[in-house]
Amino acid sequence: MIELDHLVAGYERLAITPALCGTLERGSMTAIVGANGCGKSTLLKTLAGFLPPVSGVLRWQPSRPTIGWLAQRHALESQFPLTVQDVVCMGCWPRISLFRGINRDARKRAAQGLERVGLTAMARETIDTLSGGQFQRMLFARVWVQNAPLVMLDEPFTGIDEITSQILMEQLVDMHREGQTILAVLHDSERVARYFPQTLRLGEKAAQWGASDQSQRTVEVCSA
Ligand SMILES: Nc1ncnc2c1ncn2[C@@H]1O[C@H](COP(=O)(O)OP(=O)(O)OP(=O)(O)O)[C@@H](O)[C@H]1O
Repeated sequence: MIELDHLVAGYERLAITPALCGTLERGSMTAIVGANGCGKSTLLKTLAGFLPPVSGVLRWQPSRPTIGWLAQRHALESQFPLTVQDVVCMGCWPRISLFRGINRDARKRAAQGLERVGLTAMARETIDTLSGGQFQRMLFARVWVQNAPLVMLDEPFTGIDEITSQILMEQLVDMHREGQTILAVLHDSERVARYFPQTLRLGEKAAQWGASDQSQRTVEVCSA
């Protein structure tokens, strides 16, 4: 799906990650891990196209698909006067007619998304009334509704209690099972080992990218 050819992520000319080579396969489920500040979010934003690479090349095979994006929570304005249902329906936007607005199918899919994350009862609440965990459930429902071929998530479980994290993790596993490619920045090594078949471990000078299963050797990728 994406081929990285000596890709260096960073800001303008400032390199943050080492040079990365490898392929993110269609249908894979990969965790990006590494120490604070090593460049995980920077790499994710570069792969999503929000930042240009400092050097190297990013190739899409065959072409860049729609990306479902779940940013770190603080990146979203929770005071905006929207209901939970409105936000989840936004996942349908590419399929919604500009003139007819949100149709019955979109509402039905949004209702299914809310049900999957246990938020049906809050559909008509405004988003400023949600707790952190409920807010994250709503964002997951929106990503599920969108049904994009590639889903990128930046620390989706940070600040979220264990029960909610587990509910949301199961949604991700389902999305992967249904064929979506998943790429997530995570800190919880137990969750990575249990649910993510592939890991991209970023270090300062090099990176490892391969099977998360410790019994299989991870693959060293280019470091220069
Ligand atoms: N807009 C920016 N301009 C320049 N440098 C930045 C910018 N944003 C982040 N950085 C720097 O890039 C480095 C990597 O940041 P990044 O957020 O990608 O790390 P991370 O691995 O995701 O960290 P964490 O685990 O703490 O979330 C940090 O040193 C950070 O200060």
